[in-house]
Amino acid sequence: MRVHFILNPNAGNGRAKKRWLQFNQQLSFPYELHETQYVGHTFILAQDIAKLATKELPVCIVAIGGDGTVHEVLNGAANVENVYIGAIAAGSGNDFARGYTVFANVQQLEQFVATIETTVHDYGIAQINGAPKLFVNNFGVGFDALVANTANESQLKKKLNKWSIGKLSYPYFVIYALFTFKPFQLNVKQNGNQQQFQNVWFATVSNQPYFGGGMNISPKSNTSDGKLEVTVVSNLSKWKLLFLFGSVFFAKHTRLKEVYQFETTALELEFSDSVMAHADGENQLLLESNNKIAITVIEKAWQLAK
Ligand SMILES: Nc1ncnc2c1ncn2[C@@H]1O[C@H](COP(=O)(O)OP(=O)(O)OP(=O)(O)O)[C@@H](O)[C@H]1O
Repeated sequence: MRVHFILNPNAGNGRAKKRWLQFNQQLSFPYELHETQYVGHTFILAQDIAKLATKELPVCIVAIGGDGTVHEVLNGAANVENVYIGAIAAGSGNDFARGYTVFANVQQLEQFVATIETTVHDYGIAQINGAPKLFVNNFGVGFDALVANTANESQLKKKLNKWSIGKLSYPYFVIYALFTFKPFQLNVKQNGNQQQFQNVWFATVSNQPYFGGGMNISPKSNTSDGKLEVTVVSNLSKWKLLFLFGSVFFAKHTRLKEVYQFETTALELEFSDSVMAHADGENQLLLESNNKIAITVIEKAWQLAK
């Protein structure tokens, strides 16, 4: 097996590079290091590395970064045989590390190289404007995508990031979105049934429990059960939404009548208005009104190096 590390030096406000320096001083096996240069580079690197994998010489790609880095590695390499994917968590949110096993230290990595023990997991695919987007954590539309998008594009967050306190700007973006976001109408089709939701704040399709940097939005999600769990939050006031964001860290939001959850293997989402969407907290994009998104789960489709 060949081990390839993909390091996103930007992840975690530079934390990824520091973590890599701690790891690489102690590694005893041969490896290749690829450092990303720009947004989307991880995807291209992962695609190219995966092409090297053969039955005789499998490839392990270890993402060093946050959820965005893992998301790009998965999109580039998850479908390829003889590829194992692992991660060293070094982002700012790190939800992947909450839902999956990641390498916490050099010893765990050395042990994996010696034993090549893997576990198999599902991923979801969202067909967006005809293009497939894989997600390992979750796919979401609405309020949370708008907050993430506003934060990512903000100069304030970039300035605060220089002192590693970019996260402190989030309450500001949440309050801003609270007063600018317009709840929308959502149609959900699954198993031949159609349900209509009015005044939707957000809808999340989860493969694992956590989103938004540690919020336990979908406690029943399991990455190897061949199912996706859907959470629709609708018909609640701005203040109750804030309360929900407080309670979701402790998974108490599931008791609220405004939170509707179900599990499925495939579904279609249709919106009355244009909405922001994200996959694993990345690729924030504006979906036009009446856009339909088909989402399916692909069961036990990729191997996690652990
Ligand atoms: N060299 C680079 N320069 C700028 N951006 C990069 C570079 N390499 C990767 N990126 C982008 O950085 C973004 C953020 O990466 P990532 O999500 O891993 O870190 P994070 O945002 O700190 O962590 P988290 O998502 O867990 O909060 C990704 O969208 C990725 O495409």
